[in-house]
Amino acid sequence: VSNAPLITYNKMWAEAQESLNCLLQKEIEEKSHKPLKDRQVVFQMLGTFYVKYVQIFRNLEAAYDQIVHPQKRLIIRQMLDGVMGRILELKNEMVELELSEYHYFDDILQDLKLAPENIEIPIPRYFIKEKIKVLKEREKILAQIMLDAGMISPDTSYPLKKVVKLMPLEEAIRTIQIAERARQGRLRATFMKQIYLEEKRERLARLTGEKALDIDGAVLFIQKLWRGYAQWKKSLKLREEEMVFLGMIPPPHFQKPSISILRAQKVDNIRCELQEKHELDFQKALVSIKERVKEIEGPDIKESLQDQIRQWFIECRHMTGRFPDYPDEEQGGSAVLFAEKTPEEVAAEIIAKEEEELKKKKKKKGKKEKKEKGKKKKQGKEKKMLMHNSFQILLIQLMLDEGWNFSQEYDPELIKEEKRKEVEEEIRIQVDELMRQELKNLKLAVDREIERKGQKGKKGKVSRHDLHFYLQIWVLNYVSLYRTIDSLYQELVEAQILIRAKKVKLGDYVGEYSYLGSTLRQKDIEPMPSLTDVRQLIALYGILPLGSQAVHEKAPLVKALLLAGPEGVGKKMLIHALCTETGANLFNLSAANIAGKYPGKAGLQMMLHIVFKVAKQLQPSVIWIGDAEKTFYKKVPKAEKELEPRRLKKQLPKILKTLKIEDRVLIVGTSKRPFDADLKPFCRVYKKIILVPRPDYASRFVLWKHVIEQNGGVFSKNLNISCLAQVSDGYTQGHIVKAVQSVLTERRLMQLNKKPLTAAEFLVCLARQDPVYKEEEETYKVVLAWAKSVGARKCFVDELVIQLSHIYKELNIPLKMTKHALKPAI
Ligand SMILES: Nc1ncnc2c1ncn2[C@@H]1O[C@H](COP(=O)(O)OP(=O)(O)OP(=O)(O)O)[C@@H](O)[C@H]1O
Repeated sequence: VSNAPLITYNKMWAEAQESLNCLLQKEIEEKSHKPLKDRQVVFQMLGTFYVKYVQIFRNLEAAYDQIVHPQKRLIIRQMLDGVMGRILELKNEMVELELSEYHYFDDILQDLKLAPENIEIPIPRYFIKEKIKVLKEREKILAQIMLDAGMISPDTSYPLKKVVKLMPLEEAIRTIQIAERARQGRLRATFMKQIYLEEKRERLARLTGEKALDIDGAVLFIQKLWRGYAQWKKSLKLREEEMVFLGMIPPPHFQKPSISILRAQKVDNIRCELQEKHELDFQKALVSIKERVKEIEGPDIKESLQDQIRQWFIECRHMTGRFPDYPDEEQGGSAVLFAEKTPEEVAAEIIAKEEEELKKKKKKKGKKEKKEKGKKKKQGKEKKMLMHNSFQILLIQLMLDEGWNFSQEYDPELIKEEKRKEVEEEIRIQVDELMRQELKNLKLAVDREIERKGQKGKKGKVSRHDLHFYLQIWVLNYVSLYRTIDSLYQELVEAQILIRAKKVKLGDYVGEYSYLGSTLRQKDIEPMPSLTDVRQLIALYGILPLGSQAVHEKAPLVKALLLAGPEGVGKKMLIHALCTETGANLFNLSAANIAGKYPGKAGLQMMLHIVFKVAKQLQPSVIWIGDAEKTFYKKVPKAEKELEPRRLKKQLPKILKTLKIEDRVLIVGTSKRPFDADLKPFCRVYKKIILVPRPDYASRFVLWKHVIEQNGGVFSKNLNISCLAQVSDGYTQGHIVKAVQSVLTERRLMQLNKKPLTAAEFLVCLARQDPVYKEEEETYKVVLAWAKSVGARKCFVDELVIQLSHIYKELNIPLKMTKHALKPAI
């Protein structure tokens, strides 16, 4: 078990490291060339980098999950976070270039000889694995609170469905009587039918004068029947064997889980345990080795530091005639004196100084310079995501070379190296205290200098507006100061604002890849995104930043997402998957859910304060706003006035401002009718719009299979999935799920052996539901255009107005959409 990761996963890691180095080199080279002007070429370049980074990401993720050496894991983790960040940065660049959230790499995949699965974004398993205990504990608390509040039943821990209504005794007796009489009636009918058939046969025999069968004839008859049956069985078997031989159907052993897979799973589990054990040992060693270093090397370090600082006092007095001022704590104490700077840092300092001087001279040219600096900063940031220092690279080489460490435990020498620095730092702080006093005494004794305290930095002016804002925050903090997070958590669960996320993985959102994307785009046709594309965007914008603090802090920040699409395409499912994959808390701030709760303006503010306080402290968290368009209604329909759907309208932008880069909180809106919203404020809050389309043929094909299997159905040649997929064009996943569930009842499942499923059965239920009509789908194309323009912050007003007016005219929706009204939205 321990040898396998040493060889396989070390190799995987080494390969990933090598590809990463090559890729970084290439990126740097590309950037040093002349800027490319052809958009297509730039996209190809970015796309290729993206695909390659995803490959590396997949390898690193597998290595990180399986390697048991704790220090190696630390390094791989850094690389993993860096690669994730770089992927997000590249995606962002592509979005800005193509003015679209969706990108199609089919041609690149073809060039690189890769399959679509190879660019599926993996979800790092450490997101959940590393905090499984906390999550389980939280789940238990949540279940207990829900149980105490009577929201779930004690035996199943599932939500209580409808309250069971007591039936009066008479009615119950009547129901039983009806059922029993019906049963007796059915029995009697069968009996009567048998008598009738018997009589009929006798009557016919009498009429035709049928003779009694002779024995030979009877034997022959039975033989004929039996031989026919036996041959039919044989032919069936032969036919199946032939189909297996031709590769048309999988051989029977394919249905069972393979022994190798089972063994691999077992090894995986053992490795997980080993990982935990090594990690524990490593953590213990971190403490014990530090103590030992402190004990053994501490006095020496202290003495040498003191000597060095004294030396500095004396040298300064020699040179300037007076003792120096001791660097204060904020500057870093005596560490400033001994800081070793790399040539880059020195160069950066010089550049910074020069820039400062330049700035003073040319204050007028402010605007242009700011832009460029922004770009430089951005580039700097990009590189930061992946930069390793030389120490790290050395470590990587050391670890990859090692063959002696069979059990893959921690390396004490590396820990010592690290801890020595920490101990030095701690001792330096103590020494600083001592030396500061010593310097003071020296000055008093020698220079008789009087220390003056300097005034610290100017205080900025606080406007009335800010004052009001801070006062509000203070009041709210004051109120919630007396409440623990646990009690706030309980309050939110009881108010049904904090809800339990369903256990669905992102992989359960089945869908196929679209193989024609880039071909269509080259012909200037905007393809409808496929379900795989949606899955990828959810992973990139939601799961990766929510799962990893480092990625959230460094990659382009997304605070709010909008999932827009027709009814039943899986918007809610994606939100639950987001929570399951990252272990996030789920808050439901949909208009219908918060109606009547925490009434009034103050109540609303209090609710939001509590929600975001809990969300931030127990991060990661997802804030779900269902029917998001309702918050931004231009005019609230009469029927919905009581729900106060616009309650959050003013608060949302303010909340977004308070979300800091370190808060792993994501606001996700879902909307069936995004076009009902007032565009301007709507797009300002939801800067990322993901269109969730209805499934195409390929996706419907896998979906039917998946849903039938999930509901206990069995496939046979009578069930033509291809036909089902073809006929269900226009229907969404929700429709398909409903149709399957209504057919596969308990009773029908019991009959499966005798009566195999047929496609026609599902069609009856499907036909009773309304599909997504073409006109409705067209409106979602407008949403794609919004997503484009919002994403790129560019003006497409004319194009948008034409499309909108055209569609609204067709749908006969009386909406006034003037150019003037649209302009500020984009
Ligand atoms: N890609 C998919 N794979 C498997 N099941 C899916 C998929 N998409 C949706 N479903 C299933 O379809 C059903 C409807 O999905 P869901 O309720 O999430 O849709 P929705 O878009 O939120 O609907 P609405 O707009 O009505 O709120 C759910 O049972 C969900 O599990």
